[in-house]
Amino acid sequence: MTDTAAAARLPEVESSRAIVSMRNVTKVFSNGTLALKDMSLDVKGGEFISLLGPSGCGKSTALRIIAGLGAPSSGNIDWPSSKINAKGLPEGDVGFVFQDPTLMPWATVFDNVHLPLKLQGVAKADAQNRIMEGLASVGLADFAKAYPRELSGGMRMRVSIARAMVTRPRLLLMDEPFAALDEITRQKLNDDVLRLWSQFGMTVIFVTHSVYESAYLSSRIVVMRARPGQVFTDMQIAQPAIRDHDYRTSEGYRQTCQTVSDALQRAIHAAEIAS
Ligand SMILES: Nc1ncnc2c1ncn2[C@@H]1O[C@H](COP(=O)(O)OP(=O)(O)OP(=O)(O)O)[C@@H](O)[C@H]1O
Repeated sequence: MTDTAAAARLPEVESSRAIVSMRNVTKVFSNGTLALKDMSLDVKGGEFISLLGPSGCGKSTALRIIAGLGAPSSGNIDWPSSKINAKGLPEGDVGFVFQDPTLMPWATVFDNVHLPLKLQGVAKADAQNRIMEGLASVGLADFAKAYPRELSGGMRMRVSIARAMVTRPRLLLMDEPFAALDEITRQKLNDDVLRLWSQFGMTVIFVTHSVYESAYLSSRIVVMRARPGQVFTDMQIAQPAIRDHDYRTSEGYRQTCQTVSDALQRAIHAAEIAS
C-alpha cells in the first residue's frame, strides 16, 4: 500500500439508475423508539456515500435495514438491478464491515476471509486464489496463517475488509469501521478504502461521525438529523478524482470540510429545536 496506490483514480458514477433505493422507510423499535421517519435515498452505481450525523440519528439503523439485518416498520428497500433471493435480498451483492472487526479468534486470517465463500458452498481449495488476492489487496498476503490475536487493530480491520470484499460485492456497507482506531491508522485505512473503490468500482455506503473523514472519502455526503432520524441535506462533493496527502492539506479540502461542518451544525440545531 504505497502512496501511489492510494492515489489511484476514483471510479465514475455509473449511471442515473439506482442500485438500491430506500423508499419512505420508517423504523419504530419495539420499545417505541422512532429511529427513522420517512427516509428515502437512491444510491447509484459507483457512488461513495457517507451517512453523517449526530449520535442516535439513525445512521446504523438505515445501514442495517439496507443490509437486511433489520426490517423497516413501513416503507421498503428496492434493488432495481439485482437478482433477489427468497429473503428479499440481492444475491451475493452486499458486503458489510462493522465497527468491530468481528473475526473468529480461533481461526486463521485465511479461514476468516474464507467464511463468506464457505457460506456460499465454495471449498477452501477453490477459494484459495480469491482469498490470497483479497489479502494482498489489503497488504496482508504474508499474514494468511496468523491468528487475529497476533494482529494490530488496523490489521484486524483490514482482514474484516478483505472478508467483506471476497465475494466481490457490488455494494459495500461500512458502519463506522475506523472509529476505534488511532488517527494515523485511520488515515491509512481511508486511503486503502479509496484504493479498493478505485480498483473494484463497487458502490460504498460509509457511516461516520467524522466531517473530515466524510469529506476526504466521499463523492456524496448525506447529512442526517435526529428526532426524527431522516435525511437533512444531500450533498454532491466536488473533489478531485485523486485524493492523497496533498489533497488533505489543500484549500479545496478545507472548504469542503467547512461546508459539511456547517450542514452538520444545521442538522443538529434542527433536532434541538424539535425536541
Ligand atoms: N435495537 C434497538 N432497540 C431500541 N432502540 C434502538 C435499537 N437500536 C437503535 N435504537 C435507537 O434508535 C436510534 C437510532 O440508533 P442508531 O444506532 O441507528 O443511531 P446512529 O446514528 O447510528 O448512532 P451512533 O452514531 O451513536 O452509532 C437511537 O435512539 C437508538 O437508541
